[in-house]
Amino acid sequence: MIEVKGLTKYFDGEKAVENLSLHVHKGSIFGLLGSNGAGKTTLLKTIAGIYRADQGEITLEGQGVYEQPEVKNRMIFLADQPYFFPQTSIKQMASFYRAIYPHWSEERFQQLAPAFASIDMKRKLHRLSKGMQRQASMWLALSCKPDVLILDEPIDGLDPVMRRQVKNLLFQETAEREMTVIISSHNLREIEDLCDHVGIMHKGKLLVEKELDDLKADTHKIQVAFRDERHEHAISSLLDVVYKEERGSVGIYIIKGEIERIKEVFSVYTPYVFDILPMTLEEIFIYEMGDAGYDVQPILL
Ligand SMILES: Nc1ncnc2c1ncn2[C@@H]1O[C@H](COP(=O)(O)OP(=O)(O)OP(=O)(O)O)[C@@H](O)[C@H]1O
Repeated sequence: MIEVKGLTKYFDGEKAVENLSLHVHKGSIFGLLGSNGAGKTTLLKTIAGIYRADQGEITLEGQGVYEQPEVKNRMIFLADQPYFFPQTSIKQMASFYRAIYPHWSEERFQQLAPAFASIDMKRKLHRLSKGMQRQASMWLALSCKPDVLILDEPIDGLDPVMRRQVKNLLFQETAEREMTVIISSHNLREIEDLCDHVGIMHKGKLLVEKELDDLKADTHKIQVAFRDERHEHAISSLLDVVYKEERGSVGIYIIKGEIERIKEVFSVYTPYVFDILPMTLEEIFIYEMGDAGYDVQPILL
């Protein structure tokens, strides 16, 4: 539904995003991860039609985004720092959104009021706390009934109850009316909880784009011990071992590939300990970044 093809975006002659292609399915929640300065905000703003691509194209259901205001109006971009007009309350901002966004739903705005009950409707938004301002921007965004909601680190400043609330609202909107969400965050637990697809960026490039389940199925953490240490060399030559650490007589391996193949190779050497340990998205992220040349110190979580 959203197709990014060969996108390159420069700032001052430097590439912030380089020849990046990406596909986001309708109704999906796509998590964008990456190192600082990887180009996530630049990519999100270009998808939203705020920046113009220097090369490549971005389409929403086949229609170019940047050139067409009616396509842009189907998307809402929430920045990490919410912006409101000076001296406005949420009620006044709602009037502004109503005038601008054709799909604004007064009914949805009223329905969502209990979820954002802590926001005083008459209070000036700039006097609210950072987290409350984020709540206000989420309330306004969801009331626009966007087809695509693009969120640049929006949840990170919310308290745990509100985070759960907002996540539930996102699940509801994607399930009931197939809203598509693209969300960037450094909080990998949130991404793991929320997203069905993930992309990992580093230095302007997309290293990985996969279904979260496939990404998890492709990397494994194995705890193993052999009576004969020489077997370890054989293992490393037969499997794609991306990391290995000794803990006493036990070795911890991070290995990419199919789990059945991994089991088969290990079983030949009859280890007396062989456990497959659960791997978090945070660990997968760290090892993917290491693979891409990011200076990752050995970290097993
Ligand atoms: N408006 C701008 N003018 C000049 N350079 C920019 C601008 N916006 C981003 N950049 C540069 O583009 C690169 C990518 O920045 P971007 O903000 O997209 O990264 P990011 O992945 O969102 O980073 P972070 O995780 O730190 O927020 C960086 O080198 C940054 O300095």
